[in-house]
Amino acid sequence: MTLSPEDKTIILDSIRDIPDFPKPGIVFKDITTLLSNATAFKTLMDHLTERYLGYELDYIAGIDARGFIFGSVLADRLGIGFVPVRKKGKLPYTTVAEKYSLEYGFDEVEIHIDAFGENGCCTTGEPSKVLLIDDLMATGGTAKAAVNLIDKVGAHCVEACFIMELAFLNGKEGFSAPVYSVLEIE
Ligand SMILES: O=P(O)(O)OC[C@H]1O[C@H](OP(=O)(O)OP(=O)(O)O)[C@H](O)[C@@H]1O
Ligand SMILES: Nc1ncnc2[nH]cnc12
Repeated sequence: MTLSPEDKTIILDSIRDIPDFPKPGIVFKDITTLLSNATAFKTLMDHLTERYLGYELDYIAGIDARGFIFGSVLADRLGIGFVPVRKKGKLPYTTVAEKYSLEYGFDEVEIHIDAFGENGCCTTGEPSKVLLIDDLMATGGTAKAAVNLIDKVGAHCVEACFIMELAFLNGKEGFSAPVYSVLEIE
């Protein structure tokens, strides 16, 4: 369940820093180098699979765009469905939406109203248990908006999971769901 220091190092070392992207002063955490490193990607996904096997989740919700990658692999490994939390204007059916601000701008996310079952409930009639996943939490604005969407449609966000958290931005403050970050950057 806990990640060994060696495995943590493998994952951390596979992510590169790109200074001044997309704006001056931002140090961008580039996870493309994690994805192209088969050992690091497998180490990460093995860890997340082991952690979430016992949670009896109904769905994984992944945030546009990098949360789709980790979320869909994890959903497949856990044998459950994947729900995309998309940037505004991309989903074709009836949606609910939330506006938010992030480290370098403003945006809006949406989900389909029936993404987690009718009224957000699974076949037993209980609210669907959802794990929210994204690559990175900075200010937490995107993820908080996504948790609000999950609540709005009647489902339950059991935990929000990030590969990396920029802890110095205090994104966890005011978060209504438990947060798990594989790597915390101080
Ligand atoms: O905690 P926050 O301050 O809200 O920032 C975190 C969000 O920012 C990045 O996505 P981005 O909006 O850059 O979109 P992208 O994945 O499409 O590049 C990242 O993947 C998170 O979704
Ligand atoms: N510094 C950063 N690196 C990568 N993605 C981000 N999203 C918000 N801030 C980010």
